[in-house]
Amino acid sequence: MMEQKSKEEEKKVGVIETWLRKHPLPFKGATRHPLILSIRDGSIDIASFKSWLAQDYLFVRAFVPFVASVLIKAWKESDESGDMEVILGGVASLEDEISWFKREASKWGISLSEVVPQQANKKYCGLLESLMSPDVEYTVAITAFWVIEVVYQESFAYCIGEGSKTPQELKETCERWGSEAFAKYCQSLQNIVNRRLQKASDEELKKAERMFLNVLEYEVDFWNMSRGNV
Ligand SMILES: Cc1ncc(CO)c(N)n1
Repeated sequence: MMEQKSKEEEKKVGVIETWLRKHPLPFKGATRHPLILSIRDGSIDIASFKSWLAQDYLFVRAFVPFVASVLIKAWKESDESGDMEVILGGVASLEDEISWFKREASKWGISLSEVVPQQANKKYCGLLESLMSPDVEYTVAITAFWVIEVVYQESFAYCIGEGSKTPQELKETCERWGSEAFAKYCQSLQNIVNRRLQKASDEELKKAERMFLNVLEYEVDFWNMSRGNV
C-alpha cells in the first residue's frame, strides 16, 4: 500500500520540480536578486527602477516575436491542441503589456524612443532571436518561455508577499507579474513543459535543462544592468 502510494507520487513529480530541487541556487539567484530584495524592503533607488523599466520595454518588444515563434512551433509540433490557446493568451496579453510600459514610462518621465539597449539586454534579445529558428525544438523553446515568465512571477510575487515594504508607486508593477492570474498562466506553461519533457528523448531533456540554466543566468545579468545605476 505504502509502496504503491509513493510510486503514484513519483509519477506526479514533473521534470521541472526535479530541476528546481537540483539547481536551487541558480533559481534563487534569478528570483531573489538584490534589485528585487531592494524593491521588497523599500530601499530601491528610483534611478535603478527607471533603468530596469526602460530596458525591459525593449526586451518585451523582442519577446513578442519570440512568443509568436513558440506559437508556430506549437501549431507544427504539439501533441495537444490546448497548448496553442495558452500561448495565444500570452501573445494577446503582451499587447496590453506594451501599452502599460508606455503609460508607466511617461509617468516616470522616461522617453522610450531614446532608450539605448545595454549589453546584457542585447545579449538576451540575441538569445530570444536564436530560439526563433525553426531548428530549435518546440520543447526547448517552450521551456525557455516558461523560465522567462516564471522568474518574473516568482520575483515580483515576493515583492508583494507577506511582510513586504514595497513603495506604493511600485506596487502596480509588482502586481503585473506577481498576481494570481499571472501565476496561473505560468502554471499552465509549466504543465505543458512537464508534459513535453516526460516524453522527450535524453538528448532533448539535456538541451532543455541547459536552456533552463542558461535563461536563469541571462535573467541575473538583466537585473544586474540596473543595480549599478545609482
Ligand atoms: C528580462 C525579462 N524577463 C522576463 C520577463 C517576463 O515577461 C520580462 N518582461 N523581462
